[in-house]
Amino acid sequence: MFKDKVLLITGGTGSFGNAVMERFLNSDIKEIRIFSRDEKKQDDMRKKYKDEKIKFYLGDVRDISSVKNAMHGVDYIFHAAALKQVPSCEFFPLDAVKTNINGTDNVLTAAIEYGVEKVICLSTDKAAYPINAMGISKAMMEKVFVAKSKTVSPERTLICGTRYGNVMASRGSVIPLFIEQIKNNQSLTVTDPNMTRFLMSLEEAVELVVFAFQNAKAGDIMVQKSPASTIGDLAQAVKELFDSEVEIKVIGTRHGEKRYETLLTKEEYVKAEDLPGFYRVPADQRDLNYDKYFAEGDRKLTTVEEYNSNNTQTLTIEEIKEKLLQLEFVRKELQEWNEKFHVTK
Ligand SMILES: O=c1ccn([C@@H]2O[C@H](COP(=O)(O)OP(=O)(O)O[C@H]3O[C@H](CO)[C@@H](O)[C@H](O)[C@H]3O)[C@@H](O)[C@H]2O)c(=O)[nH]1
Repeated sequence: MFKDKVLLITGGTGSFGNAVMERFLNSDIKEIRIFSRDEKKQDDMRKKYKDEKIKFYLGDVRDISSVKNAMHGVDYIFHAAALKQVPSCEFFPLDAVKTNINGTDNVLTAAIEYGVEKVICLSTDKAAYPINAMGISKAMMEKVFVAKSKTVSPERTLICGTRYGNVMASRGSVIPLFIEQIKNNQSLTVTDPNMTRFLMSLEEAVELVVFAFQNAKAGDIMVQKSPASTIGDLAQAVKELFDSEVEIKVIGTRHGEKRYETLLTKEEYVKAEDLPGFYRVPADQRDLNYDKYFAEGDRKLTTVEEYNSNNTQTLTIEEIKEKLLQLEFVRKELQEWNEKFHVTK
């Protein structure tokens, strides 16, 4: 699929970029080009992989000349560069505009100019019915790439996107926090036990981007069907895995948070194509024949409100534990925990 091709990953030093490395580095891909702002992270990555196939480009998506500098000879782009912290975007919304919206436009403008074949833009569930600055900027990013996809022939540059939910155990997220709290014998701080979140692994996020790469048409947003859990059950599952007696303390929701996340709005759900494991949200094309979605599509689609973390498959505590154990991070932490503190077990 990527034989002799050059893949550019913007924001490539993040967890997504690293997961793409694991997946493609040993394939017949010609080059993986990492574009990012942080020279330290690039250096860490250079040392970690020590691979001639990886090339590093310093730059910022806000600065189109730096983007163009990395664009020569590129066949495909995974556009992952973003400001994604909800609180920081809340305090600096214009920075979210500059990176997430204008930055995306810069990447797409350069991609079109350089004749890049495909660009996949990564979005988040927080962009559906957004309430915080991060989600709002990502929703605008989606509008930008959908509109931009119509300005160029898909035979020249095909632009599409993906939307996915919380990445389990990503840096600064709740799973590593709960584990840290258990290690320090502190109570698990649960905001609202009934709050729900989709649970996706990083590998699944990469899988979704690859699926979009293979199947998306211009302007499509691809969504992966994912299970969800309540935060109360998630905390309980982590507790049970680590065989811990710490208390669960309810602390109340944080600034800018939703009780559940939406992967498909009601309006998108009605027109989405239901594929095995995925949904395809087609761009709003005036000449699109919507009839077929109503006549041949699943009737349920028209009755369901939206696709969100409250009405998707809810995992039981046992199922959450199974999913947690699939994560290398959790397995490592658990092993260390058992070795250090539970030697007798
Ligand atoms: O001490 C805590 C912290 C969080 N939560 C809850 O755990 C869930 C997940 O929280 P977290 O892991 O922080 O994820 P989100 O707030 O949903 O969003 C995170 O995940 C997004 C997508 O990966 C990133 O874009 C955001 O920056 C990042 O905050 C939420 O329901 C929180 O209310 C708790 O119960 N206790």
